[in-house]
Amino acid sequence: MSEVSTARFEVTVAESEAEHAALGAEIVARAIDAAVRARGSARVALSGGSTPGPVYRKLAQMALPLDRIDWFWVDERAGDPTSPRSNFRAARADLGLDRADAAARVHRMEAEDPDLAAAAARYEALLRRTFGVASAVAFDVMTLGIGDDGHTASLFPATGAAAIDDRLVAAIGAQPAKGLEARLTLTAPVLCEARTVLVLARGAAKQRPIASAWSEGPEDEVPARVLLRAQGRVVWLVDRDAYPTG
Ligand SMILES: O=C(O)[C@H](O)[C@@H](O)[C@H](O)[C@H](O)COP(=O)(O)O
Repeated sequence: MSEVSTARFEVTVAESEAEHAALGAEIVARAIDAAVRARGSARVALSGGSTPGPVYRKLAQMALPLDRIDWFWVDERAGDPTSPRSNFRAARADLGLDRADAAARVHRMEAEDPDLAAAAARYEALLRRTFGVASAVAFDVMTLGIGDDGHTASLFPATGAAAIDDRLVAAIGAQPAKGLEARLTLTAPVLCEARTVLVLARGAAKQRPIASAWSEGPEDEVPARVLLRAQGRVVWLVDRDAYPTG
């Protein structure tokens, strides 16, 4: 493992998938522990996709204070929570939160609602109730990924989604040309408010989008650039193949 830091984010390079999972789980667990010590509880926002799975499965093996953690989702694909495409289903299983004995407080996005805007509004209301109406919605730790097209969460390029700043949760229309179903997503203000953001990426296909995300430019072109203005700690946990060498 090797690490570099810039003024705005840290980069940790894992040498293997196992090390990537272990380091990712360690960062999340430490953020949870710090939150529980400081505020008595931890609020975690989870991304979907394929990369976080090993990190979540590693976390499931750790002694977490489950009765002090509220689990939320960064985004969700439109459809039933039992669908194989569901971020809720995947993360809940990988984290072992579906076990009856897991005193888990999970708060899924209701993306099965045909009225996604209404579902977005309900999730936003839940966030405001949880964090307090007058307070910022500052997750203690948030996992994100980055798409080959530079999206993060469900803020996709050339959709204007990265610029949404009047809501905490947005409904994103389907993009049939990209084979993307409609989605619910936290918006950039929430991503940028988190105390710790852990961006998980592995594989050579991520090199170019990561290099773009680390450079100034239009956020609508590379929505992961919103993290350049994040308020909290941002850690990019990548493997050697994903690390931009150019
Ligand atoms: O719902 C989703 O798919 C995720 O929230 C999405 O933003 C993901 O993080 C990226 O697409 C990267 O996905 P991979 O980890 O599979 O590369």
